[in-house]
Amino acid sequence: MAGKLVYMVGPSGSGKDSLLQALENGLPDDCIIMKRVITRPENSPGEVADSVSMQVFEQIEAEGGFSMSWRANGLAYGIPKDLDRHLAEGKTVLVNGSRSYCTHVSQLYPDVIIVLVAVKPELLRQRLVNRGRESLQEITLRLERNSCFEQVLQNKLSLQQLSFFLLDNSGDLKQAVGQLRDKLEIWCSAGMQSDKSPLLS
Ligand SMILES: Nc1ncnc2c1ncn2[C@@H]1O[C@H](COP(=O)(O)OP(=O)(O)O)[C@@H](O)[C@H]1O
Ligand SMILES: O=P(O)(O)OC[C@H]1O[C@H](OP(=O)(O)OP(=O)(O)O)[C@H](O)[C@@H]1O
Repeated sequence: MAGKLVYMVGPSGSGKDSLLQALENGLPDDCIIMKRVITRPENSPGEVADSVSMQVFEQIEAEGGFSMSWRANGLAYGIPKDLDRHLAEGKTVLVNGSRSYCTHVSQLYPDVIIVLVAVKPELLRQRLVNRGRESLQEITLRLERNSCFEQVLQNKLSLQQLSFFLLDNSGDLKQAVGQLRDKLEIWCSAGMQSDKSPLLS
């Protein structure tokens, strides 16, 4: 039985990586989180990713080493080809993704479940400042990028009849983690039946 791709998207700073890190302890059986390949400097605080130079990234990409890759925030992000092996083995695989890539992912993986992580706009800047990884200029660029996606994305996903689960992470992280874990348990045990209606939280 084919596995299930759970593609988590949302503004930089909305908490995707924090949610995934919190989920790591106690993931349901046969559920894994893909480690990303990013051209972000080694030892950047936060997400544990494989850091590579742009030259190496483009070489891996050219050799077909990624199941998916995209550019954003002046960085390149790649999901290793191992994703497809895990799915073929029937695993549920969580990926920290990009809103700009959702449509493409749904064409590659029609049964994908998209988790749209939301956070109140007034909180986003403070979250990014508190993270302390990006410069104020980089934070401004991320916030401007986000303003292009707000609302449009949900309408687009609904129009395309894509399953998506809206997860509000404006409150306590533990609460959002609990909601996501509950959903994961359902997705992992429900025979991977994808529900084509938007799964609003
Ligand atoms: N529910 C939350 N409440 C308060 N701070 C949060 C919450 N979720 C995440 N954070 C913090 O916000 C910042 C951005 O989170 P991060 O997981 O890096 O977001 P993303 O991966 O979406 O860019 C981090 O400093 C993180 O510790
Ligand atoms: O296309 P968007 O939906 O705007 O997302 C832009 C990028 O930000 C997300 O990563 P992450 O949140 O880790 O970015 P960061 O470098 O700001 O942490 C996501 O994985 C994309 O690579």
